[in-house]
Amino acid sequence: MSDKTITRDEVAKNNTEDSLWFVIDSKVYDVTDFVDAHPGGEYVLKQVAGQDATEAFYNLHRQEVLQKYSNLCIGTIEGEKPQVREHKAGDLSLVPYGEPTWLTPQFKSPYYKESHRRLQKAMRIFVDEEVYPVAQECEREGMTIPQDLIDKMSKKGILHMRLGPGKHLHGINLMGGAVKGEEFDYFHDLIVGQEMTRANARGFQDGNMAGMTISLTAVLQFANNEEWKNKIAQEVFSGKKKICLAITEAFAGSDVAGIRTTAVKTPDGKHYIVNGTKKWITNGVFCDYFVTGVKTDKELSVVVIERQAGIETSAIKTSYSAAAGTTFITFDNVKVPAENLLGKENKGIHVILSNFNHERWMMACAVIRMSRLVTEECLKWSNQRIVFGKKLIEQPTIRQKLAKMISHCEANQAWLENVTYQMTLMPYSQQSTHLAGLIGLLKMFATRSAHEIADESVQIFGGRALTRTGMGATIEMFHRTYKFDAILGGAEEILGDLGVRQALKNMPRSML
Ligand code: HEM
Repeated sequence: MSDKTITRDEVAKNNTEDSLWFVIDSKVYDVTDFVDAHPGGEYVLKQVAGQDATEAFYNLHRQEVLQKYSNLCIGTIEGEKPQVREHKAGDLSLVPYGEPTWLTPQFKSPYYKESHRRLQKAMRIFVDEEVYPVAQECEREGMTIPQDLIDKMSKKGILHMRLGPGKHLHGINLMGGAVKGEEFDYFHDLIVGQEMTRANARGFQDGNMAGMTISLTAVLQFANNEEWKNKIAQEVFSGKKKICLAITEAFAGSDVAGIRTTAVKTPDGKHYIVNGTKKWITNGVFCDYFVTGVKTDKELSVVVIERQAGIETSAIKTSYSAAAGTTFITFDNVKVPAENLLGKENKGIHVILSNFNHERWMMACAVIRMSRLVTEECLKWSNQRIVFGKKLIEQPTIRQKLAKMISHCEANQAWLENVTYQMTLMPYSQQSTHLAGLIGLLKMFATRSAHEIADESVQIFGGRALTRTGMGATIEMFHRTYKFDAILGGAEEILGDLGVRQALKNMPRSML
């Protein structure tokens, strides 16, 4: 962008096809060579030639468009200062309710310490600079995550942090020292999850190592051989190898006990022979290891299967981007060393269940943050869109919708932080007893809220919420993809039921 100053009279003279200028927010744009390429057509630009087009522009575009086409800006109007703030990497949103209260200067929180704030800042910059552009491209093109980004995340300790607190973080340099691995708690974990969600690409969000977060934990907790465990952990944390969780099948989704993939021991007891199929496996297309649920005898077991002949992976088309790497897997007489068993034979249900709480809690973190992003988009749009001669926000019915959306966001974040606080005080074993039901209810409610927020946001954006590009792109994506959160990791109905059943288990007899 040029720092030249220009008068409004000078702009007014450039009002023809041969030289077409206009003003947006006190900045002068020369679009003479851009008119042919303008996605909104030539005519509309000619209509504002030589004039101030600020209102017309913000009625139809987001600020990012100007940042992308900043080369068209040739100067600033003499004596004027642009009002609209350009987003810089790491910036907090100034839109009311655009950030949770702990990131809003006038509010305080008992939960977050200095190390949480340092981590949030470092993560925001990293996501803005490194993750967002890649996420947008992968989401659009249906490409799986590039190795370069995995390597960068590995160096910053992000792959390690995605697994939550634990020994695997000890001695690891996290985001250039923003937090020590030993002090990393569930609030740091929450921050990583919520900041990563801001890359604003739902398919990519799962494509970005979601498979690792729900499967490597099982290896770390249940491997029967320390050396083998460390080898896999090292390969995955360094980004060299990828791992995913392969439980669900055409025969069994939330009902994990119903799986039909079999693992039969060879007569010498040294191997399992695995046969069967898996469906909806996130990241499966690009993984080297599959943490797989199998039937041994009559019960469930979990084995780690390395990619080899006899394994075929093919992409499944879903309603979110192929960037997620959703996969159908076939195991055809695959030979797996018996020591690749996790935990005990026929006790795989413990391995699977032990992971569920963290997975569901992480999904709640993400969908709650995404709901806020959608609400922020609606607040911005209502404030800039002019219809029937006034701003959308001046319509009481729009304000009612926004009130509902904001309330859902704030209620969910407050509940999430309360649950997170309990998690920081309980060892993992106690979490299963006391928090599994509560986390189930939290995730269920967060996705019920997402349903309401998606619905209202589409009504606010109108036709733009139905197109994948332009102003309503975020709304279109959220409305198309929030159901992934309502189904994956346990459907709403299953989680609601779990919450009530667990509560009733603890109902004292004296309360009859
Ligand atoms: C430097 C100035 C401008 C640039 C770089 C620009 C760029 C764009 C881009 C990239 C789009 C595609 C949709 C999106 O990504 O938001 C678009 C759409 C559009 N633009 Fe522009 N534009 C500019 C100025 C204007 C002005 C001044 C007007 C009207 C007076 C205008 C009218 C439109 C219309 C009507 C659409 C279609 C929007 C829709 O259907 O929602 N543009 N423009």
